Amino acid sequence: MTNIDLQRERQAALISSEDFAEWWAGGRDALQERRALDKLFNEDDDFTDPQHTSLMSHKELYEYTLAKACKFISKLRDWHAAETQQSAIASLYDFRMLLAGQLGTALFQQSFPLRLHFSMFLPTLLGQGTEEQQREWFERAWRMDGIIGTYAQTELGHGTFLRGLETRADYDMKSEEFILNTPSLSAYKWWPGGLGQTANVAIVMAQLYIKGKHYGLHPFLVRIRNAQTHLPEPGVDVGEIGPKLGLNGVNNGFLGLKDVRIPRKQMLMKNAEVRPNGRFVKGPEPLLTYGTMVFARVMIVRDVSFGLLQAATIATRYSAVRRQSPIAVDQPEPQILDHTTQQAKLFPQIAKGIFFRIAADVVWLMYQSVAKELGAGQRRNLPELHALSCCLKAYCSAEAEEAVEILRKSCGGHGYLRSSNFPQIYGAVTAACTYEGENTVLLLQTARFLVKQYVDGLKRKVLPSSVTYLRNATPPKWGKSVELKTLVRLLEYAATESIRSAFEYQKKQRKIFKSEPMVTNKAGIRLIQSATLHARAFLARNASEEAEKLRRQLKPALAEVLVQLTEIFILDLCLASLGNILLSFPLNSRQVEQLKTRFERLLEEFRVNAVTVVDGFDFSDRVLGSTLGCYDGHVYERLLAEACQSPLNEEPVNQTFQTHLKPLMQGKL
Ligand SMILES: CCCCCCCCCCCCCCCCCC(=O)SCCNC(=O)CCNC(=O)[C@H](O)C(C)(C)COP(=O)(O)OP(=O)(O)OC[C@H]1O[C@@H](n2cnc3c(N)ncnc32)[C@H](O)[C@@H]1OP(=O)(O)O
Ligand SMILES: Cc1cc2nc3c(=O)[nH]c(=O)nc-3n(C[C@H](O)[C@H](O)[C@H](O)COP(=O)(O)OP(=O)(O)OC[C@H]3O[C@@H](n4cnc5c(N)ncnc54)[C@H](O)[C@@H]3O)c2cc1C
Repeated sequence: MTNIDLQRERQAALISSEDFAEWWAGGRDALQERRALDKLFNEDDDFTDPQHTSLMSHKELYEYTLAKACKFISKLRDWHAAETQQSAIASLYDFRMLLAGQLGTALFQQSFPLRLHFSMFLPTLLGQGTEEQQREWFERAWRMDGIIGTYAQTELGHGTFLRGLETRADYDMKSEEFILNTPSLSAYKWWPGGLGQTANVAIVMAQLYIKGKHYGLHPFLVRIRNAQTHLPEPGVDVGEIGPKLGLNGVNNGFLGLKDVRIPRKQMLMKNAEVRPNGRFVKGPEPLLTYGTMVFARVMIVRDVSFGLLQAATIATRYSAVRRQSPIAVDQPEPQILDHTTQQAKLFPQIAKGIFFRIAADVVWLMYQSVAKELGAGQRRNLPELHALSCCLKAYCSAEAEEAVEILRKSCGGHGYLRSSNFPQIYGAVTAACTYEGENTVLLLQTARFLVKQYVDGLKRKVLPSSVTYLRNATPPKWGKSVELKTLVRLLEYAATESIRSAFEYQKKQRKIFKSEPMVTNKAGIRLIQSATLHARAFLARNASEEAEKLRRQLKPALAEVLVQLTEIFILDLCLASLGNILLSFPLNSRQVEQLKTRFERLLEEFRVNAVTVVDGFDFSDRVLGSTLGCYDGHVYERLLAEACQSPLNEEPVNQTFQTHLKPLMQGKL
């Protein structure tokens, strides 16, 4: 039987979790499809971990995860074949792949080594390979027919500064081959997922040289392990980099190359070509070499919202089950969910998870549209996509990381146990702050775009839609009640002012420093603040536009709850940006008080639906993988059962009693 407090929460709610789930999944059909897929795996014992993965050694974890991943891919393949007759290429961008990716994230608490094959290797083949190369490699790679791939870009010495990468590919005209080398220790590839023991082909990003002349960074397909024996190929030094803070199911690896020869046609040549005679032909858009990173950044926004909502579900259910510390002296101990401060910890995180995912959907559509335009030779919208994907990846991953920590701490001591699953979720989410572009560095990329747009705005040029606000920046009008559109304008105005001030500061610095990079370095702190505010303004506008649609489309009770969440989300953004808002707009203390009171009232109003909303995210118990967050709320029973599984509890007296404790107590040590 379900815990009585959770039962009461579900009965008291003003909306149905099923309605919420349907909206969240994108409609009844999508929900059913997702549930059918979940069921396929949830009812298969092959996917039940025999023990908590944190109890396995590093080697055991890899071997166990790989075995499970192979079963996962094989089963997924059967399901996919039954669902669709699409070509492999169409399948990669199909929504079913998103579902499958999400399921993969959920089923493997520490991720899995084949993930890079799908998330980076295949997209790079598509984005960087010619049609002929795609024919030769993509279909086979999709089926994993002799090919398990990874994406090897980062080196020991360089990850961010791509122009500084040292791995080189020298073209040998006589044999029509490239010769790949990592000429120093710092040139060793370091970090690629699955590189350690799993992948047998790597897309290696290397500096191209023809007759000693440098032609920039390009992708090369390098076989690193023999397809039959899996032994490293001659000249290849490959291994795993060791245990990490999280994601230990992925054997991130190192790679050294010594005179490794590959045929000319294994340079991916969609965006630049080397002819047999050594002639280098530049593609129309050299920046497309960085295209896989744009794709991956867009996907990360979705990934981190998933982790954040898992954590929010665990913490909210636990807060309904856990009772502690009377609020009124003559009353029994309340559910901790009734403490106002607990609500302030939980509800903004639920709202963030929702609106990050909704923003991810918007950039995903934008990505698809820009990809189509690029195919037709138009690059007009690429800078906007690059800027938006950079700041959203950076902002959402950083916020999600902080949110998971807040949620963990909101569960007190029990949140610190691995069986709560918070440590694994945190390990995965915090990694996203670093991989695919370190967050600060990405915010600087966005800021560079924003300053340019600000200058274009001054010249009355038409600006891309995500930055139109820079051109018409006027202070918002403050009404009697706090309206969403006023709050959005407040954030946009603060972002504009921050960009203006960074621009002015850069102008001053130009009088002192001659080089532009020096100027950027000096203005760095201001620039990343501007990009952060832009991310907040974008997210707020996007959320408020969504709220407008929801009012029209959904049942009134559900729409009302979602509008409450929108307000919580945007007010939280405003309160987090208060310092910057006050620099741009003279809010008085009464107005600030208005914001705070509204925020507190919304937390109170949302309280009754909190459990139902997290139920509506529709995570199965297996996906949550948490003693604290199960649907039935039997927290204490699960905590004890999990503790009993600890190997230390296998015998009543541990042998160290005889060998160490006893001698110590007897003074014989
Ligand atoms: C349970 C919860 C779950 C949660 C989630 C967890 C899920 C499980 C996860 C497990 C799987 C893990 C998968 C991980 C995969 C990670 C893979 C990697 O990290 S792979 C490694 C990833 N590594 C990185 O990401 C490295 C980061 N570094 C970089 O990207 C670049 O080097 C740079 C951008 C920083 C600078 O580059 P530089 O060459 O110095 O360029 P300049 O600055 O001089 O700008 C020149 C012009 O170029 C423009 N532009 C630039 N980029 C792009 C672009 N992409 N496009 C278009 N344009 C671009 C720029 O705007 C400028 O334009 P303009 O103003 O002149 O008009
Ligand atoms: C879990 C995980 C998985 C990964 N998977 C892969 C993979 O599959 N393939 C792959 O190729 N790589 C992978 N990576 C590597 C990852 O992409 C890099 O670690 C990342 O791009 C950051 O680069 P870096 O490590 O060189 O950091 P650094 O650039 O050395 O960052 C260190 C500090 O320097 C600062 N800094 C650096 N440059 C600047 C600048 N221009 N301005 C201001 N500050 C700066 C940063 O902000 C940061 O504070 C992975 C990393 C992790 C953690």
